[in-house]
Amino acid sequence: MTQDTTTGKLVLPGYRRDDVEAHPPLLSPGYKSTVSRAPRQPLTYLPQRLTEITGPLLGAGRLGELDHDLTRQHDGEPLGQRIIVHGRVLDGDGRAVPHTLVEIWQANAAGRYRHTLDNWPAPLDPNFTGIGRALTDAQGRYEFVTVQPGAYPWRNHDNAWRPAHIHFSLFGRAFTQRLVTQMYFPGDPLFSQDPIFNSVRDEQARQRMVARYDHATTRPEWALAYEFDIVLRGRDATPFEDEDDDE
Ligand SMILES: O=C(O)c1ccc(O)c(O)c1
Repeated sequence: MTQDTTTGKLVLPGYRRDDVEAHPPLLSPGYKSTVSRAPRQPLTYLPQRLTEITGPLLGAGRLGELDHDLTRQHDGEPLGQRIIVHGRVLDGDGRAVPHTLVEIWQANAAGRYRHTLDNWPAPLDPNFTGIGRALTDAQGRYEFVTVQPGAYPWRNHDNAWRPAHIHFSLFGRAFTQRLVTQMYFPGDPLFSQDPIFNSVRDEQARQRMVARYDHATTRPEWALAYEFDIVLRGRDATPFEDEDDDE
């Protein structure tokens, strides 16, 4: 870290995570929206002082009973393959991160988001919003019930399709410690042509974004289960993308 001689601010030399292979660079030319979105100036370092790391957190009382169950948020059930997605949130030393907020958002089974900018011709599902949230328990565990999201086209390049995925946002000890990632499903044939998945350059790090099919948790005659642990820091960190409001 160096000090900018004009402003006196501390700045990071270059992009925040270019030197960490596990995380995607903010500028990945094959992933077109990063070309206009990536910062052109060195980033300013924001020290985590009292103001940044204290303040209100979303405690258990603020979560609705069905926030974690995306199949029971409407009068009827959504169409699609019902799935359980569960795992643990861990810090860099493998310790559980308890009572932290995990949020997800995803397309419906047909691959469409309930979002004004998503108007590709796939049906919306009146029984599916695609948003969920949960707090980790004392052992850092979270669980969602949802439906398997569909793949969708996104015009990034010729015949571009996003592999099925679920977006995750996590908070650490404060709202300023937000981390965003995507969870993928094992064996997806669309990985090789997806510049978002491949913006994570390290093969092992890419695999840490792929959930594991979990037969032991799969509930007979009810739902398939996938396990997805999220590691916040360190050698086994789950790749994190830039925080923005993308879909
Ligand atoms: O940043 C984007 O442009 C973008 C587009 C489609 C997605 O599914 C996504 O996660 C991001």
